[in-house]
Amino acid sequence: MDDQDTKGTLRAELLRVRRGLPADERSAAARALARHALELPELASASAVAAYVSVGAEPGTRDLLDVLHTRGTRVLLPVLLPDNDLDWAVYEGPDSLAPAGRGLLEPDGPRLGPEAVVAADVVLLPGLAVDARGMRLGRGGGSYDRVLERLAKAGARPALVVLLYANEVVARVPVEPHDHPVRAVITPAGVRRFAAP
Ligand SMILES: Nc1nc2c(c(=O)[nH]1)N(C=O)[C@@H](CNc1ccc(C(=O)N[C@@H](CCC(=O)O)C(=O)O)cc1)CN2
Ligand SMILES: Nc1ncnc2c1ncn2[C@@H]1O[C@H](COP(=O)(O)OP(=O)(O)OP(=O)(O)O)[C@@H](O)[C@H]1O
Repeated sequence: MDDQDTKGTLRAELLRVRRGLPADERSAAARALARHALELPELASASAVAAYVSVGAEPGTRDLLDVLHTRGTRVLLPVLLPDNDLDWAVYEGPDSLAPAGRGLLEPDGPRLGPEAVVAADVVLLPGLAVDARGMRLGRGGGSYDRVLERLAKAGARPALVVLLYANEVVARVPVEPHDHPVRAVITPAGVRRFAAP
């Protein structure tokens, strides 16, 4: 099997486990995740944070988005483009989210363009797993691979933080040349930092 096949198999298994999580465990996990995230010094000092709106069985980000927004942090949310690249718009609170394609919720404000993400001090990334080196397995659309490449090209070095369930921190994920490591993972069990690359 090549790395793309191995990634696919691992994604399917992790998504299956996520879907099996009962609603009460999901909401308890979201609260714990927000609590640990808010302990991160990088988030406390950030002026702008690129985040995303969790949907379905994803580790919940809604509590965290609302705390950041309420305390005046500029929160950027992704808008999925037809080619799977991401545009961005500012989070203006729960009433400013609208259902979009693929079960997503997206901000209804002005689109700032794909380059807007380079202004973020922290980028919170979705994913399905991260390994002991900080290598992340994403959904497979390559959206965040493009974001990370864009940040690197712009010379931007925001704190990259992935939000997961505790079982999704694994020994090794398959890696391809375009993959970039993250600085930390937050799970309901706490924060784990990785060595700088
Ligand atoms: N909450 C959230 N927002 C995000 C992402 C994400 O992973 N999570 N993305 C990360 O890149 C981007 C959107 N990329 C996506 C790529 C694939 C699918 C997807 O496969 N959706 C399923 C249906 C949803 C489900 O039930 O899981 C599908 O279309 O079959 C969704 C979003 C930007 N916004
Ligand atoms: N910079 C890029 N520009 C365009 N496509 C890219 C880029 N980087 C990776 N891709 C493509 O995106 C696809 C998905 O890559 P991969 O399986 O690594 O996704 P992922 O990192 O798990 O998902 P995501 O980035 O959406 O979180 C691959 O076909 C890959 O070739």
